[in-house]
Amino acid sequence: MKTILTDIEGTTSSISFVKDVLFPYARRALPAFVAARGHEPDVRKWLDQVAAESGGLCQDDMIVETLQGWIDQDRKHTALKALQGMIWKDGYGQADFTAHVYPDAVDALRAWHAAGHSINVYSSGSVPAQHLFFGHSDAGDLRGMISNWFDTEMGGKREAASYRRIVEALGVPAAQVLFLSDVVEELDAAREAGLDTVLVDRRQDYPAPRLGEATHGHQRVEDFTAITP
Ligand SMILES: CSCCC(=O)C(=O)COP(=O)(O)O
Ligand SMILES: [Mg+2]
Repeated sequence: MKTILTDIEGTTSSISFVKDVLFPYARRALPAFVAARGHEPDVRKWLDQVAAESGGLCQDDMIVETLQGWIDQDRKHTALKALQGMIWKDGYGQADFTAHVYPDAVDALRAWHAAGHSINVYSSGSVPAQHLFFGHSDAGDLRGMISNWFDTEMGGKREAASYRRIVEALGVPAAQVLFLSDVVEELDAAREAGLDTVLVDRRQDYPAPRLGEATHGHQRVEDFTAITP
Protein backbone atom coordinates (compact mmCIF):
# COMPACT_ATOMS: atom_id res chain seq x y z
CA MET A 1 0.00 0.00 0.00
CA LYS A 2 1.62 3.24 -1.15
CA THR A 3 1.68 6.45 0.87
CA ILE A 4 1.05 9.35 -1.50
CA LEU A 5 2.92 12.65 -1.10
CA THR A 6 1.79 15.32 -3.54
CA ASP A 7 2.84 18.77 -4.60
CA ILE A 8 0.08 21.31 -5.34
CA GLU A 9 0.96 23.95 -7.95
CA GLY A 10 1.40 22.30 -11.35
CA THR A 11 0.48 18.87 -9.94
CA THR A 12 -2.97 18.75 -8.33
CA SER A 13 -3.73 22.27 -9.51
CA SER A 14 -2.98 24.65 -12.34
CA ILE A 15 -0.02 27.00 -12.25
CA SER A 16 -2.17 29.70 -13.77
CA PHE A 17 -4.59 29.73 -10.81
CA VAL A 18 -1.66 30.35 -8.45
CA LYS A 19 0.13 32.87 -10.70
CA ASP A 20 -2.90 34.72 -12.10
CA VAL A 21 -5.31 34.67 -9.15
CA LEU A 22 -3.58 33.97 -5.81
CA PHE A 23 -0.32 35.89 -6.31
CA PRO A 24 -1.91 39.11 -7.68
CA TYR A 25 -4.48 39.02 -4.85
CA ALA A 26 -1.70 38.84 -2.24
CA ARG A 27 0.35 41.51 -4.05
CA ARG A 28 -2.58 43.96 -4.05
CA ALA A 29 -3.64 43.24 -0.47
CA LEU A 30 -0.15 43.38 1.12
CA PRO A 31 0.06 47.14 1.89
CA ALA A 32 -3.33 47.25 3.66
CA PHE A 33 -2.65 43.92 5.40
CA VAL A 34 0.68 45.11 6.83
CA ALA A 35 -0.81 48.46 7.87
CA ALA A 36 -3.73 46.76 9.66
CA ARG A 37 -2.01 43.71 11.15
CA GLY A 38 1.73 44.42 11.12
CA HIS A 39 1.69 44.90 14.91
CA GLU A 40 0.37 41.38 15.60
CA PRO A 41 3.20 39.12 16.85
CA ASP A 42 2.38 36.32 14.35
CA VAL A 43 2.65 38.80 11.49
CA ARG A 44 5.49 40.91 12.89
CA LYS A 45 7.86 37.97 13.29
CA TRP A 46 7.74 37.28 9.52
CA LEU A 47 8.05 40.98 8.61
CA ASP A 48 11.07 41.29 10.92
CA GLN A 49 12.64 38.21 9.32
CA VAL A 50 12.23 39.73 5.85
CA ALA A 51 13.68 43.04 7.11
CA ALA A 52 16.70 41.33 8.68
CA GLU A 53 17.42 39.17 5.63
CA SER A 54 17.17 42.19 3.34
CA GLY A 55 19.91 44.18 5.05
CA GLY A 56 17.92 45.63 7.94
CA LEU A 57 14.98 47.40 6.28
CA CYS A 58 13.53 49.82 8.82
CA GLN A 59 10.20 50.85 7.30
CA ASP A 60 7.17 48.70 6.64
CA ASP A 61 6.62 50.14 3.17
CA MET A 62 10.13 48.94 2.23
CA ILE A 63 9.30 45.48 3.57
CA VAL A 64 6.08 45.50 1.53
CA GLU A 65 8.00 46.45 -1.62
CA THR A 66 10.51 43.67 -0.96
CA LEU A 67 7.72 41.12 -0.51
CA GLN A 68 5.96 42.30 -3.67
CA GLY A 69 9.25 41.84 -5.54
CA TRP A 70 9.51 38.32 -4.13
CA ILE A 71 5.98 37.56 -5.35
CA ASP A 72 6.97 38.77 -8.83
CA GLN A 73 10.02 36.46 -8.72
CA ASP A 74 7.95 33.53 -7.34
CA ARG A 75 10.34 33.24 -4.36
CA LYS A 76 9.42 30.23 -2.23
CA HIS A 77 10.48 31.95 0.99
CA THR A 78 8.86 30.66 4.19
CA ALA A 79 8.07 34.19 5.49
CA LEU A 80 6.43 35.25 2.23
CA LYS A 81 4.44 32.02 2.08
CA ALA A 82 3.22 32.44 5.67
CA LEU A 83 2.07 36.01 4.99
CA GLN A 84 0.42 35.05 1.69
CA GLY A 85 -1.56 32.37 3.53
CA MET A 86 -2.89 34.91 6.02
CA ILE A 87 -3.95 37.24 3.20
CA TRP A 88 -5.63 34.51 1.14
CA LYS A 89 -7.74 33.62 4.18
CA ASP A 90 -9.74 36.81 3.52
CA GLY A 91 -10.09 36.00 -0.19
CA TYR A 92 -11.43 32.51 0.43
CA GLY A 93 -13.57 33.74 3.34
CA GLN A 94 -15.22 36.41 1.18
CA ALA A 95 -15.64 33.86 -1.67
CA ASP A 96 -13.51 36.05 -3.95
CA PHE A 97 -12.22 32.79 -5.48
CA THR A 98 -12.11 29.02 -4.99
CA ALA A 99 -8.96 26.95 -5.45
CA HIS A 100 -8.45 25.10 -8.69
CA VAL A 101 -7.93 21.33 -8.46
CA TYR A 102 -7.86 19.36 -11.71
CA PRO A 103 -10.93 17.07 -11.93
CA ASP A 104 -8.67 14.05 -12.62
CA ALA A 105 -6.78 14.84 -9.41
CA VAL A 106 -10.01 15.08 -7.40
CA ASP A 107 -11.20 11.72 -8.79
CA ALA A 108 -7.86 10.02 -8.15
CA LEU A 109 -7.52 11.41 -4.61
CA ARG A 110 -11.03 10.15 -3.84
CA ALA A 111 -10.29 6.70 -5.30
CA TRP A 112 -6.92 6.38 -3.53
CA HIS A 113 -8.42 7.51 -0.25
CA ALA A 114 -11.27 5.01 -0.60
CA ALA A 115 -8.72 2.27 -1.37
CA GLY A 116 -6.89 3.05 1.88
CA HIS A 117 -3.85 4.94 0.61
CA SER A 118 -2.64 7.67 2.94
CA ILE A 119 -2.60 11.02 1.09
CA ASN A 120 -0.24 13.77 2.19
CA VAL A 121 0.73 17.17 0.84
CA TYR A 122 4.14 18.83 0.51
CA SER A 123 4.00 22.31 -0.98
CA SER A 124 5.91 25.58 -0.79
CA GLY A 125 2.59 27.12 0.20
CA SER A 126 2.35 27.33 4.01
CA VAL A 127 0.39 24.62 5.85
CA PRO A 128 -2.42 27.11 6.72
CA ALA A 129 -2.52 28.12 3.02
CA GLN A 130 -2.75 24.45 2.03
CA HIS A 131 -5.72 23.96 4.39
CA LEU A 132 -7.45 26.99 2.87
CA PHE A 133 -6.69 25.72 -0.64
CA PHE A 134 -8.14 22.23 -0.21
CA GLY A 135 -10.88 23.49 2.10
CA HIS A 136 -12.17 25.94 -0.53
CA SER A 137 -11.55 24.04 -3.76
CA ASP A 138 -13.71 24.11 -6.90
CA ALA A 139 -14.76 20.59 -5.88
CA GLY A 140 -15.63 21.55 -2.31
CA ASP A 141 -13.85 20.72 0.93
CA LEU A 142 -11.25 18.00 0.18
CA ARG A 143 -9.34 18.23 3.47
CA GLY A 144 -10.85 15.06 4.91
CA MET A 145 -8.81 12.97 2.48
CA ILE A 146 -5.48 14.43 3.50
CA SER A 147 -3.61 12.97 6.46
CA ASN A 148 -0.53 15.19 6.79
CA TRP A 149 0.50 18.60 5.55
CA PHE A 150 4.12 19.68 5.01
CA ASP A 151 5.61 23.00 3.91
CA THR A 152 9.08 24.53 3.71
CA GLU A 153 9.39 24.38 7.50
CA MET A 154 10.55 20.83 6.60
CA GLY A 155 13.18 22.38 4.29
CA GLY A 156 13.36 23.33 0.63
CA LYS A 157 11.65 21.12 -1.92
CA ARG A 158 14.85 20.61 -3.90
CA GLU A 159 16.78 19.21 -0.90
CA ALA A 160 16.90 15.46 -0.17
CA ALA A 161 17.05 16.17 3.59
CA SER A 162 13.51 17.61 3.47
CA TYR A 163 12.13 14.33 2.12
CA ARG A 164 14.04 12.35 4.77
CA ARG A 165 12.38 14.50 7.45
CA ILE A 166 8.97 13.97 5.89
CA VAL A 167 9.45 10.20 5.64
CA GLU A 168 10.45 10.15 9.30
CA ALA A 169 7.32 12.15 10.20
CA LEU A 170 5.16 9.77 8.15
CA GLY A 171 6.71 6.79 9.94
CA VAL A 172 6.92 4.56 6.86
CA PRO A 173 9.85 3.28 4.79
CA ALA A 174 10.96 5.78 2.14
CA ALA A 175 10.33 3.27 -0.67
CA GLN A 176 6.66 3.11 0.37
CA VAL A 177 6.18 6.81 -0.39
CA LEU A 178 5.22 7.97 -3.89
CA PHE A 179 5.99 11.65 -4.50
CA LEU A 180 4.13 13.47 -7.29
CA SER A 181 5.45 16.76 -8.66
CA ASP A 182 5.72 18.87 -11.79
CA VAL A 183 9.30 19.92 -10.94
CA VAL A 184 12.10 17.53 -11.93
CA GLU A 185 14.55 18.95 -9.36
CA GLU A 186 12.06 18.19 -6.56
CA LEU A 187 11.67 14.63 -7.85
CA ASP A 188 15.47 14.25 -8.01
CA ALA A 189 15.73 15.26 -4.34
CA ALA A 190 12.92 12.88 -3.35
CA ARG A 191 14.53 9.99 -5.27
CA GLU A 192 17.86 10.70 -3.58
CA ALA A 193 16.03 10.23 -0.25
CA GLY A 194 14.69 6.86 -1.45
CA LEU A 195 11.12 7.82 -2.43
CA ASP A 196 9.31 6.62 -5.56
CA THR A 197 8.54 9.47 -7.95
CA VAL A 198 6.18 10.47 -10.76
CA LEU A 199 6.62 13.54 -12.95
CA VAL A 200 3.21 15.13 -13.55
CA ASP A 201 3.69 16.89 -16.90
CA ARG A 202 0.39 18.60 -17.56
CA ARG A 203 -0.12 20.00 -21.07
CA GLN A 204 -2.04 23.02 -19.72
CA ASP A 205 0.89 24.02 -17.50
CA TYR A 206 3.77 22.76 -19.66
CA PRO A 207 2.84 23.05 -23.37
CA ALA A 208 6.27 21.64 -24.37
CA PRO A 209 6.32 18.06 -23.00
CA ARG A 210 9.32 16.97 -20.93
CA LEU A 211 10.48 13.85 -22.78
CA GLY A 212 13.61 11.68 -22.90
CA GLU A 213 16.48 13.04 -20.81
CA ALA A 214 14.32 15.93 -19.61
CA THR A 215 12.40 13.53 -17.35
CA HIS A 216 15.65 12.59 -15.50
CA GLY A 217 14.36 9.00 -15.57
CA HIS A 218 11.24 9.72 -13.52
CA GLN A 219 8.02 8.04 -14.64
CA ARG A 220 6.09 10.70 -16.59
CA VAL A 221 2.30 11.12 -16.78
CA GLU A 222 0.09 13.88 -18.17
CA ASP A 223 -2.61 13.57 -15.50
CA PHE A 224 -3.53 11.52 -12.43
CA THR A 225 -5.51 8.89 -14.35
CA ALA A 226 -2.19 7.35 -15.45
CA ILE A 227 -0.89 6.93 -11.88
CA THR A 228 -1.28 3.52 -10.22
CA PRO A 229 -0.02 3.71 -6.65
C1 LIG B 1 -1.18 26.06 -1.42
S1 LIG B 1 -0.70 27.71 -1.38
C2 LIG B 1 -0.62 28.28 -3.04
C3 LIG B 1 0.50 27.77 -3.79
C4 LIG B 1 1.82 28.43 -3.50
O1 LIG B 1 1.91 29.50 -2.94
C5 LIG B 1 3.00 27.75 -3.94
O2 LIG B 1 4.11 28.29 -3.80
C6 LIG B 1 2.88 26.40 -4.52
O3 LIG B 1 4.09 25.75 -4.70
P1 LIG B 1 4.17 24.19 -4.89
O4 LIG B 1 5.30 23.77 -4.01
O5 LIG B 1 2.86 23.56 -4.52
O6 LIG B 1 4.50 23.97 -6.36
MG1 LIG C 1 4.71 22.39 -8.10
